[in-house]
Amino acid sequence: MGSGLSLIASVAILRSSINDFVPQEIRSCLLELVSRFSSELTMVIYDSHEGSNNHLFNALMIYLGSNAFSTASLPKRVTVGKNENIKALTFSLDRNCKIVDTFNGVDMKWAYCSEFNAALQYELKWYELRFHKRHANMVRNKYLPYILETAKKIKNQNRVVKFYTTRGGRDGWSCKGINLDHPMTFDTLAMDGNLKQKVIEDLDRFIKGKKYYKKIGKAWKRGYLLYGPPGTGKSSLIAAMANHLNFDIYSLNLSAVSSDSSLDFLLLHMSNRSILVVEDIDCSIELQNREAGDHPSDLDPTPRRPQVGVTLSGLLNAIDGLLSCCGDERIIVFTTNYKDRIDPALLRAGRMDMHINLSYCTFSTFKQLAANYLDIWNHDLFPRIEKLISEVQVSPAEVAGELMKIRDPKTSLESLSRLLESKREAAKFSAPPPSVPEGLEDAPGGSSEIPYQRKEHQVQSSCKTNDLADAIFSKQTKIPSSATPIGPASNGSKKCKSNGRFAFDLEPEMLLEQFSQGEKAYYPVAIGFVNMMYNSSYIGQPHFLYGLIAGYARKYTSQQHVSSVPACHNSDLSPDELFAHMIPYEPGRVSEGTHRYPLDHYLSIRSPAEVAGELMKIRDPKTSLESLSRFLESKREAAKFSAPPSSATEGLEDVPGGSSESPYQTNEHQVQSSCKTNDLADGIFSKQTKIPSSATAIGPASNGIKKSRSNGLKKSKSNLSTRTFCCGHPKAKIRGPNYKCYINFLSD
Ligand SMILES: Nc1ncnc2c1ncn2[C@@H]1O[C@H](COP(=O)(O)OP(=O)(O)OP(=O)(O)O)[C@@H](O)[C@H]1O
Repeated sequence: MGSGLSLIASVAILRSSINDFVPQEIRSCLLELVSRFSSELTMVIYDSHEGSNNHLFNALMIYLGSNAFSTASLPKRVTVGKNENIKALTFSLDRNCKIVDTFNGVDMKWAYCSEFNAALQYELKWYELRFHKRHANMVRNKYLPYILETAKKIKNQNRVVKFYTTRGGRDGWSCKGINLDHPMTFDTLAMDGNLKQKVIEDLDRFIKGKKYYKKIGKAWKRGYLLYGPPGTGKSSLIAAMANHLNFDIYSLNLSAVSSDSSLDFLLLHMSNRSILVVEDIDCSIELQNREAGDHPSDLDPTPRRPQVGVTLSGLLNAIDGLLSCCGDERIIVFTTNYKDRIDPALLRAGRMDMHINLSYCTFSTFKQLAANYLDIWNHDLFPRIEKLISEVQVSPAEVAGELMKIRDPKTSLESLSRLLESKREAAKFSAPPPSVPEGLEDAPGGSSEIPYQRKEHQVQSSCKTNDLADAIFSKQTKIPSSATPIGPASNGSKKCKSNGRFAFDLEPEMLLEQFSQGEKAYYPVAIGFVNMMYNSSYIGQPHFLYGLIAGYARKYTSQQHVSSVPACHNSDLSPDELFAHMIPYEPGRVSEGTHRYPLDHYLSIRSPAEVAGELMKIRDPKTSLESLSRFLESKREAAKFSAPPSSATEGLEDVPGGSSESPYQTNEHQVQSSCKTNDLADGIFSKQTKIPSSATAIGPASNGIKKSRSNGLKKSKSNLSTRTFCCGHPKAKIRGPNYKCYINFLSD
């Protein structure tokens, strides 16, 4: 023992003497000489590389530290610690310690070294790896990438999830973020059926998708829309997602963001591996229509509010524009209680890739909550609760609230039964609409996004609605077999002439088909719906019905480039009168009204984003292509009735004479670009029973185009027995007092 110690001591002294007395150059030569005859290769990984932090060095600290106790040869010394951003204790090799890691059956000999450089006053640190030369390629191509990958995983598993909010009154995130200690996980989250599993699989696929996203040239991000009534677990699902992925949460209050550029700034300053959450997107901000908001009319007497805060186009660009590529592994979550209030442009694949409907409690959800809260999986009271739950709408939050009150299962379940019974009694008078089952949808390009529930909500929430529903149904010569009275209005408002509510259980496409079969019987229904929604400004965007009407109008009038945005407070227009006011339509360019949303959603056959969305759903080429075919077929069917404008071939054009620069010039350009525009203008004016005396030609198009039958833009100033028309570019529109029917002449 004594001789052993003295041997070590002698070696140490010899080594330090060599270091002291043999110059560095000679030491290097000696080492090189030795290595020439050695079969081993040594790799050195310094803490910095080419002037910046060496990621491989940092990864080694994590990787070798985590392996410290699992290798056959335990290192002599390890350092251990924990800081506030890490969940568990972390270990790393101490200086001059060695460890052997076996990879693919090959021994990798590691040593951690350090040396204090007195001149630089800096401690140089490095890892040395020795292995047989014949494994050089394997080390380079497999082992080192494996270390990077594994270290990243370990780091991500250990990091504490942070929660950031926008700083009150200032643009920027709360500097430090607070630790998110939300206990909700996918184990404790009650969700129906296999929905939970699907969400988890989708998240896991996303996390593993780095190469895939790179290959397809898409930013590595994914959008989820969580929608459903209050208390159904939207926020809980976000917490479960964050805990599952170990992603930070950035909670964005859009109304606190002063401008689009501030929004850009915020997104640029988010970390990777994070979830951007915009809760209650429908009510957090009034996102202006891209077109309507951008082109205020000179002639429009209505004062416009100055544009403050974030615009819709600003938000669209931020989440799906070039900026969205500045960061990896980003998830964007919007939540809403009313999906129909969100502009369809925000919902399309590429922005919100998955739409997750969280709905009222089912028996299955209840059982998960009972297991969580009361540790019971069965009970005599379960059959009674199952029956009651199937009859009433109760949110998981309400059930959870009951189950938390008393820990004794029997008393707790009895209390819950009483709550459900009282709900059932109340429902007898209010007859709430049936709930939509929970589910997950890929964001399609089509109308299947529009939930049935939405129509019911619309009808339910307005008293005017019911008046109109009555009016509509009484006017009809033939009531569609699919129109169903679904009970009295829950608000029991006295103002309603009828307390009956109506909903169509037809899918929008079917409804469109009915309209387009020329069944005028359906026409008042359609108009009525438009009116309903127009009158009930708070209800939501009637974009899809405008789409339907436009589709029908196209069919009816054989106009390929027609779109209608009629909104008539008096629904006594005949179809002919109405269709006389149909307008040529440029997708995405709807210019007037509170609820004008781009109709391109309905009009385009297939955008690259839609096709990409379909192809991304399933990675198996056959299944994916089949899914795309079905999607395109459904679009083709829909297009038969809506006759979307043929898409222009992709190409490159010179900017014509600067005309696109100013809005007025744009208008001329539009007139120039379509002969139909002027023909139609003529047509509409000639069809009018009475031409407004004050209808003024405001001058020929400056380009003097010959092809058009008329080359003038016309506008009407007077109201025509309470009607007003507006024509031309949004800059040339006039509004009348009682009657709102806008005609726009835009290019096709
Ligand atoms: N699916 C669920 N599983 C477990 N607990 C739930 C679930 N849904 C709701 N809860 C309970 O109800 C509380 C409120 O739910 P949560 O805030 O997630 O609902 P929400 O849908 O986001 O509501 P809101 O639309 O009002 O914001 C949660 O803290 C949780 O305790």
